[in-house]
Amino acid sequence: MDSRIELYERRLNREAAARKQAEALLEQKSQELFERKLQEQKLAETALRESEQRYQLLVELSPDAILIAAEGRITYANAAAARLFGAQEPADLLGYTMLNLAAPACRANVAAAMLDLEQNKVCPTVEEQAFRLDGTIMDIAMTRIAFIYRNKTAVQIVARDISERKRLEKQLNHLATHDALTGLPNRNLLTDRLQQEIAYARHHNRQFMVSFIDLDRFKWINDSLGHEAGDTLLKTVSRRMSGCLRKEDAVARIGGDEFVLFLRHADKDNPYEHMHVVDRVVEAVSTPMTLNGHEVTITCSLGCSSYPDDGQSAEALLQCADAAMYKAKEMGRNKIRLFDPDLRAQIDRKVRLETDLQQAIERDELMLHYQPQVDLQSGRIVGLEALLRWRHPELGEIAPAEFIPLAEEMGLIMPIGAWVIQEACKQNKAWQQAGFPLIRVAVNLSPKQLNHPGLVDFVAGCLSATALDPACLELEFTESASMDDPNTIIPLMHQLKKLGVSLSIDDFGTGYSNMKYLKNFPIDKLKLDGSFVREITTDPRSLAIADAIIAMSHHLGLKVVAEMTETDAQIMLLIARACDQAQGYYFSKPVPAEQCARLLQMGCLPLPTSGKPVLRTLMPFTYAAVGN
Ligand SMILES: Nc1nc2c(ncn2[C@@H]2O[C@@H]3COP(=O)(O)O[C@H]4[C@@H](O)[C@H](n5cnc6c(=O)[nH]c(N)nc65)O[C@@H]4COP(=O)(O)O[C@H]3[C@H]2O)c(=O)[nH]1
Repeated sequence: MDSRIELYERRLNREAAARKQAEALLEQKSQELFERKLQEQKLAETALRESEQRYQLLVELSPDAILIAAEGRITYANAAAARLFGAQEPADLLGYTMLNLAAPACRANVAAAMLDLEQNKVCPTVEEQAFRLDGTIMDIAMTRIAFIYRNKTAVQIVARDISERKRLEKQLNHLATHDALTGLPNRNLLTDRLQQEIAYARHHNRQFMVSFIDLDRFKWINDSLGHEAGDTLLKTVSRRMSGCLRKEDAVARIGGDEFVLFLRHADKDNPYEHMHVVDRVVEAVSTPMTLNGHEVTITCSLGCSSYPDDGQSAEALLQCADAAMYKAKEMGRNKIRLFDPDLRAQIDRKVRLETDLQQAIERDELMLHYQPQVDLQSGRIVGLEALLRWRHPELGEIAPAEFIPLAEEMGLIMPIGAWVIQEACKQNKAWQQAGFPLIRVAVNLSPKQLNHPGLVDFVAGCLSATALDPACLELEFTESASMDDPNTIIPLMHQLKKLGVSLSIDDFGTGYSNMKYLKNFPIDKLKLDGSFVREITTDPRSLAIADAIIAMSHHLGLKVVAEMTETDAQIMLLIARACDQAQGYYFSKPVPAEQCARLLQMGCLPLPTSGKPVLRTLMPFTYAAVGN
């Protein structure tokens, strides 16, 4: 029994010892765990503190302004925010609302932006204007994010000064929309405004007028007084025009000497309201001004179109006003012309011709007519002028005076001009091969062709392809194109001359020739303009000019061809004044190649045989006649 008790006690003791041991172990383990947890917590706290310090430093040192607003008022601002708003220190900004700082024009936007916030979502950057504390305005870019701070919604704002970028943007925008010389709106801005105005006028059933203005003879003033004087003139004219406008009107410069007025119709009961403004502008422009010590008076030609009657788009209105302006010029400059239905028909025709001209060469619709040039001593045909014709399949024959300017505008004069040179060389060679004596065929060069770098090579190519003697080709330069840019034209003429071709100046007497250049042109002939020839027997002044041109040409060793001779009297007078050659309906109209061959077969055309030359006594004939 004792031994069983003993055994039991011993077992109890063993179990108690084991329990104690287990408890001690547990105690030790939980102590360790506790210490590890404590350690971890301390580490986490340190990490958090360090991270907060880092973020605080980042916020403090951020180059962007950072502000926190709670319940609408700024409760935190960093140093950059103080700099941005011109505060001494960040604390100076505390208590302001974002609306206090927003510029008046942006307040509504800023108010909306501060409401339109979603928790923890960064809102897209907006660009607004804000006040600095000194009251000046700046442009800022601003990003916002809403978050909960002490159980309330707060907004964090990051802002940056973008005033310089905005200034540059404005400057670039101004450059893109304004003319650098006069500061007036340019064509881009004008088109924009016209489009806006059309939308407004359509909606409110209003009218307005567009006036296209071109300064008369600006080019001549620019060339003779110099470009600086030309610039001063343009600036003066721009100022004067602007000064005549009402606040609802505008003026734009859309080209060298081209301006457009945009005139609102403010008074519905007064249909002539615009015209008073237009009259004021015309009068202001033509007030004399002093340029380089010279008193200069410039006039202008105006064409006007009205919305909605003449056009419903900016382009159509400008086109109509432009067409009316051209008519005003034709009427003799310094005139105002309103657009009318006749002009509409002309515009429609122009658009049609522009479209069809593109295919005229391919469709073989172009052809050359030839007009003889006759020696006034012998009556012999000494040359031919090739004149372009366009046989339109539906509209019939179109005059070169109508389609050549179109070809120039559209950049088609190069292929067309090339075709003319090629065709004239081919035809001339064909006549020679058919047994006709050598003859020179003259071809007109458009001013645009003269600027093309490939012209000399092209002419050389045509001569060699057709094996035509270069002496049988003459190239006619217009007087104005030759005088426009003599420094380019003189070397070009020399290059062409080197090929062996002959050169002449067309329409001489109309293009304000500068004698200094004329003597340096390596030319062979001057063509006396038809406007003098037409009046040579009736107007002593035209005869005086013709006499002077003939005399000067002979002194320079040049031949003179009188253009557009139509009557016996003209021919006789020209013979008496020692003019070398004549061309005109008197001898023959320009005719197709087959008909021209019959003239060439004749060799000579009859000269007048009787009657005294009129006006012979007005200016004694002094120069000996020269051969052809
Ligand atoms: N009233 C009257 N007119 C006469 C008389 N004799 C000739 N004419 C016309 O006067 C113009 C003379 O040509 P232009 O001065 O070179 O003036 C030409 C020239 O500047 C241009 N042109 C013609 N063909 C060409 C060409 O192939 N290329 C270029 N670039 N221009 C050309 O077109 C202008 C007009 O040519 P066209 O209509 O053929 O008109 C021609 C001719 O038909 C006359 O006695 N009385």
